[in-house]
Amino acid sequence: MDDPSRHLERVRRDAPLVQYITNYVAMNVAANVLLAAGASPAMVHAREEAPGFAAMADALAINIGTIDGRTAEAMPLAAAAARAAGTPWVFDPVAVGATAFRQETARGLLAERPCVIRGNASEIRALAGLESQGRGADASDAVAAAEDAARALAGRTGAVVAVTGPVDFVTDGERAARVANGHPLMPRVTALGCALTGLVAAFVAGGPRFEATLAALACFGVAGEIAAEGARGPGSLQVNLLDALHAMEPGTLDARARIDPA
Ligand SMILES: Nc1ncnc2c1ncn2[C@@H]1O[C@H](COP(=O)(O)OP(=O)(O)O)[C@@H](O)[C@H]1O
Ligand SMILES: Cc1ncsc1CCOP(=O)(O)O
Ligand SMILES: [Mg+2]
Repeated sequence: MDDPSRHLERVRRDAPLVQYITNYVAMNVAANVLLAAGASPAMVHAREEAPGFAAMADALAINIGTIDGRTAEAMPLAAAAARAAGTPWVFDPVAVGATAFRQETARGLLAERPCVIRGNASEIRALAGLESQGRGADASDAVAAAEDAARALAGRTGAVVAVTGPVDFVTDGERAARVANGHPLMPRVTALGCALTGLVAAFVAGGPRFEATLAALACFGVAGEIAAEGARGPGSLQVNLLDALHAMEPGTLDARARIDPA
């Protein structure tokens, strides 16, 4: 694994344009996380323009957190346009196990070959067709219980699959690694997982997807740790996280990143 800072520095140098079709909860925090990391966010989701935008963006992320009839139509069109144009795209299957509508939408999106899938353990289990304890957007399964599902999903879809939680697990179907960064306050702030999905898109815009995904997870986790040092609770953690990402020194990231082969 190369140094994660190389990927962060590439994002800062290139300021990739990241189109993010995301949920209403995550729009603001995800855009701010992308800006703090040096990327350029664009929350463009209308059916009339999302596919055209995806063809010219540097990366696309799609998140089904608050899908409705219109966005469920726009998402596969944008994913197909990204695929045709060679724009890497990242999928966040929020609460995919909850309803048939989410499962059907996810099935259509997987057919458009995401380059990375990022979700929590319950979502990755559900997406792989396994029973999951998750009822909504939060995980109720352990990351370890989703590792086989992640490997199977990566093999079936060709995507890099990232399962996040206390220790993240990432696989491309052949290689696998764990990222042991982050802080227990992070899941107490809504939409940080969604924001991380956008960050993964920024990192894979110009880099090899397995390594870039690991670097994005480590960078976000280290920022979460630094943020927690001065936080009084979830509210100040969210504010501190943006500041920590913005101020992240390459040497600090490389020294604190805990990425190990699995
Ligand atoms: N208990 C935990 N300890 C440390 N980091 C965590 C913990 N739970 C989640 N994280 C981190 O929080 C971020 C969001 O992940 P997660 O909460 O799994 O996503 P989601 O919000 O989609 O469920 C990731 O960087 C992950 O590593
Ligand atoms: C609470 C909620 N409801 C629909 S989407 C959403 C946000 C989920 O964010 P995350 O997956 O990052 O916890
Ligand atoms: Mg999530």
